[in-house]
Amino acid sequence: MKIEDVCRLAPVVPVLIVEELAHAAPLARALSAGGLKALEVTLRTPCALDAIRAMVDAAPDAVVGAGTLMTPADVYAAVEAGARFGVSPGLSNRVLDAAEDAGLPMLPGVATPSEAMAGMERGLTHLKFFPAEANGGAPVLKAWASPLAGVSFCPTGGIGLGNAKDYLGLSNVVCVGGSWVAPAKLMAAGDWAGIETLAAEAAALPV
Ligand SMILES: O=C(O)C(=O)C[C@H](O)[C@H](O)COP(=O)(O)O
Repeated sequence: MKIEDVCRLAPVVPVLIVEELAHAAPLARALSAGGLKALEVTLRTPCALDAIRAMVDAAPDAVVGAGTLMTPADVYAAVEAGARFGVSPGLSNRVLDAAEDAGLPMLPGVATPSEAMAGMERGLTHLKFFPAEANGGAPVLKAWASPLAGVSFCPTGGIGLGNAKDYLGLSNVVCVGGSWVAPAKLMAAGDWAGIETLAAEAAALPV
């Protein structure tokens, strides 16, 4: 699967911070049942790699990826855990080289045209715009569409159900990322039905 195929699975890629391994399986099932099929597990918690393994087993129709990839070692560990795509906050050539070596499709983050051009020079056609809202939001991506033609973006950072449409309506946006579909409170409460409802709302957003 190429990164563009991952990005096209649903309008929203949930950004997941899994604190408890026991949450991984029911979380993946709830998000997938709600219609969100590409799941990004950030490598920000001690159980993140095991959470990826558990999600791959629990939700076979989901495509589980790893976020917050900062080093080549992160890339190899993510692949070993079963991740099928990778996401980074920024664009690191060391991380991208490792991902190429490991055959892991990547969605690196950029915040400026220069960074986007560095990605284009590597042949990347899909980039994350991060942190989207803090960097000026949808108007910035709109301004990039013509000069940075040929690149599609997955804006992430500060996006929720209310402003996702501003981005998804743009010609150069393929999907958005966000943590709002899996709030820490609902996870702690084991409210998987509530998370499925949030996922279904997100999955119904017009692309
Ligand atoms: O580290 C990564 O690789 C990431 O993907 C970072 C996430 O994109 C944001 O942390 C999500 O931002 P919020 O939706 O505003 O919570």
